[in-house]
Amino acid sequence: MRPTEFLKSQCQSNWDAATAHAFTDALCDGTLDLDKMRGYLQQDYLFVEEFVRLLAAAISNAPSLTDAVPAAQFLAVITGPENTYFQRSLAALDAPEAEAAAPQTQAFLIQMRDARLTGKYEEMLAVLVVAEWTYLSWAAPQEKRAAGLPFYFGEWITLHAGPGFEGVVEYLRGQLDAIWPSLSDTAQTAATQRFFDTVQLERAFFDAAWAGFEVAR
Ligand SMILES: Cc1ncc(CN)c(N)n1
Repeated sequence: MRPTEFLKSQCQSNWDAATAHAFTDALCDGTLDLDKMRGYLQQDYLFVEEFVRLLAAAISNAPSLTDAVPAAQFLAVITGPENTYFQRSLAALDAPEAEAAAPQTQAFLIQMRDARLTGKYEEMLAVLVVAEWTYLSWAAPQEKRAAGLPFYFGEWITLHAGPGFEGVVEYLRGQLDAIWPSLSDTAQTAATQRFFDTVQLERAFFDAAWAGFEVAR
């Protein structure tokens, strides 16, 4: 079994909770309360800033140019179409950017910053794999529904589905799978903990979004 598949299997209940969530079900149905979407977008846009730093750190720690290029191309998607998605969606929903991070956002920001500051490629990858693979898991089965939805719902699905995004997740998993056998026990334990904690953070973020983040006006 691939190391990333094994890691997922060891936190299956949190994984399932994060990837079959009432929040994303309602988003894909087009029935999600717009204030819940406003709060989610405001908090997730705060998430993106630290995510960009983490991905940039992974690029700089990749073992070769060949290993770095797919992440660099993904960074261009995050800072291009995904960034403008947030700006266009917040404008369409008449919501400003948030200034304050909710506790669940703050916990995620700390996780990403800590993984980056370890300087350990495997710990960065553990966070990145979870962040992108969980999103692929809920979005891919819903891809066909996106076209019939307002863009702020539909584009959030298509940004996380389709061959391009599947390739991103396969690449990130492949990077972690490839280095896993060469890691010391200590390094594997630390990366495993990052993986498990990040799944928990994804679940908590959707739980908070479903309960409703406070909306900045
Ligand atoms: C919290 C969170 N996790 C993951 C993703 C997917 N990029 C996201 N936008 N936000």
